[in-house]
Amino acid sequence: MKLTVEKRFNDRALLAEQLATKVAGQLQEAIDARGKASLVVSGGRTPLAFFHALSRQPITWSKVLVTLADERWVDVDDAASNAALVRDNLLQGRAASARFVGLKTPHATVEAGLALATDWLGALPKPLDVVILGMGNDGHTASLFPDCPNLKHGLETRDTLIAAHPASQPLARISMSLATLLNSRQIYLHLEGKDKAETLAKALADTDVTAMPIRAIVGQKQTPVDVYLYQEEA
Ligand SMILES: O=C1O[C@H](COP(=O)(O)O)[C@@H](O)[C@H](O)[C@H]1O
Repeated sequence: MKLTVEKRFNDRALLAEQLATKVAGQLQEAIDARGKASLVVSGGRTPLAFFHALSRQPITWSKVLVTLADERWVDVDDAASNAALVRDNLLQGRAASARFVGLKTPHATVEAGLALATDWLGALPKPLDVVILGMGNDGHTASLFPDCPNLKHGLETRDTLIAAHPASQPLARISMSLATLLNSRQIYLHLEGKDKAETLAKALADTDVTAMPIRAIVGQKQTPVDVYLYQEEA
């Protein structure tokens, strides 16, 4: 198991600052060593304070390529767009000079857009330098949902991206495959709340990845995974 660090916080702002400092240090190291850095972030409510803290970090942002672990198949100005979330909360201040590579193409369907989005991701240095993942209480991560009809494909393919149509979700999604997420130097799993802490404990207690796809991240040996968990004191 590569779950290397589990850091628990009862202060959301402190978690955001510490995670931002760690990630910024790794991005700058990558820039110093290889001239550019790649950062993969997730959507949802959890990363907001972290995005704000990261955007204030004094690194060479013009050398950072930022992309998404997953995206809903909506226009970039839609309230459900992860690109909009990142644009409005991360690519601000110092981080405004980072280059953003989105996953939503102009195509009508995810399937039709996969090839172009995959081409776009070709611009990112690999292995990816830093990947920040969230998790749902159903055990999904990125858009690898337990109720995706093609989940097995997402877990096994060498393709960069997959189309995801989770039965539980109203919108089609595009997601990095497991192979893409694991082709990285460092993964952070960023979680908030008692429910997520319980879901993580359940994930760590068994190995069936189709029941809880997050197990394919926390149970693997290829890439280090550090968990940052914020939970209010009882
Ligand atoms: O649907 C999604 O949810 C997870 C977690 O979201 P949160 O609101 O509980 O933080 C997120 O990591 C993923 O990117 C997103 O597609």
